[in-house]
Amino acid sequence: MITLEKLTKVYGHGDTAVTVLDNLDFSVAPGEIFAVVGPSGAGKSTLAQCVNLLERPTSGSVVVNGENLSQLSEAQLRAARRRIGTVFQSDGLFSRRTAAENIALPLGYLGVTRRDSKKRVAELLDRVGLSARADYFPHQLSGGQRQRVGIARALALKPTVLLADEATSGLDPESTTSITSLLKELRDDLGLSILFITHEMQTVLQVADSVARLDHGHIVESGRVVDLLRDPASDLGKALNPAKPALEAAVDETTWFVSYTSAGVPADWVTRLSTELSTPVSLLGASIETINGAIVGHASVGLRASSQQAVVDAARRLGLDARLTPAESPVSQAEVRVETPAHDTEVSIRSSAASQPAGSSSAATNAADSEKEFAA
Ligand SMILES: Nc1ncnc2c1ncn2[C@@H]1O[C@H](COP(=O)(O)OP(=O)(O)OP(=O)(O)O)[C@@H](O)[C@H]1O
Repeated sequence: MITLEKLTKVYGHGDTAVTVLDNLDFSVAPGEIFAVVGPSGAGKSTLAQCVNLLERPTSGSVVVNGENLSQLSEAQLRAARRRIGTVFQSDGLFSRRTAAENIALPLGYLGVTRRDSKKRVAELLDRVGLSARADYFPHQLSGGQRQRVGIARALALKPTVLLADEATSGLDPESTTSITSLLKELRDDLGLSILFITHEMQTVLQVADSVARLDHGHIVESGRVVDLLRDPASDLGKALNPAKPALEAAVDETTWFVSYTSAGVPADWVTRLSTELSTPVSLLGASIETINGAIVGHASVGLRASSQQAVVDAARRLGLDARLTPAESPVSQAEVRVETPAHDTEVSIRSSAASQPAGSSSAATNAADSEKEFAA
């Protein structure tokens, strides 16, 4: 469990003082992946440095399993740092050491016997699926494999908290998925609290249970990913799963934006809405996905007639939020008309935008020097 309590970081003094983190409060529970997203300059790196204790907070606390790390002496800090595993953007591996030797490093610093170290390294290599690559040097491994070695090394001292600082940035989508899958396995198997700092929204969607958006040092929005995706008023929800372009409604139709707000939305909600309102419903675009085992989605539909309140009420009864939207630009004029089997009401489907699997963008920046980390 990791808890940040009113964490504040100010650089400089007096007139030149800059508050980079301002009273951050959040917790990452055991078995939870908590993402912090934010644009460049939001304070993500500073947050990571305060959490892994490379920077002292100006005020507030970082509490790991009930221990307030912000109040420790330098010597105690060095020991406490080992209780937080850290994975950086760059794998930070030593090029002249094999995968196994890189993983063994933190054990060596702690004076673990050669025999115990060998056993633990073998376990860790197995854990990250790289037993067959134990003797490979970093340049003989793919980017995703190198990052796996970095994760194994971060786990060497059996931390309960893992800090992943831009751990998938710069990786291709396939490697990103392999790393996010591994992190989810570690969350589930070891009950780790994982703080996942990133600027990649798609990766948050892949990996996180909860997310907070950091902007200018403030947390401007946070919550469970599923709840945010189901909240049509959530900016973070919209940023995580932006609406796909939809078709234009017919001239006599009004375009409505419909969001799933509950897990109980019936699969045939378009037909049901049409029946309830006694009017055809045109499906103009839709994105329905399973995220962390929960169904979330939104759609654009075209409707004729009916009072606005009647549409809102009928949608709500189906577990949906319906609100009027500005017209979307037309994508295609192709139109397929289908008869709904259960009802006489006709449903016109002009388009159904397929949901996209979560992918990844990439960006590269330099990461911290891990030798400095372990040697500290
Ligand atoms: N040592 C420092 N002294 C003064 N200001 C600093 C220092 N380190 C960072 N800052 C400032 O703090 C703000 C946040 O920087 P930080 O690197 O934490 O942002 P970030 O979200 O990680 O950005 P990026 O995604 O571009 O790496 C920036 O305005 C930066 O100029």
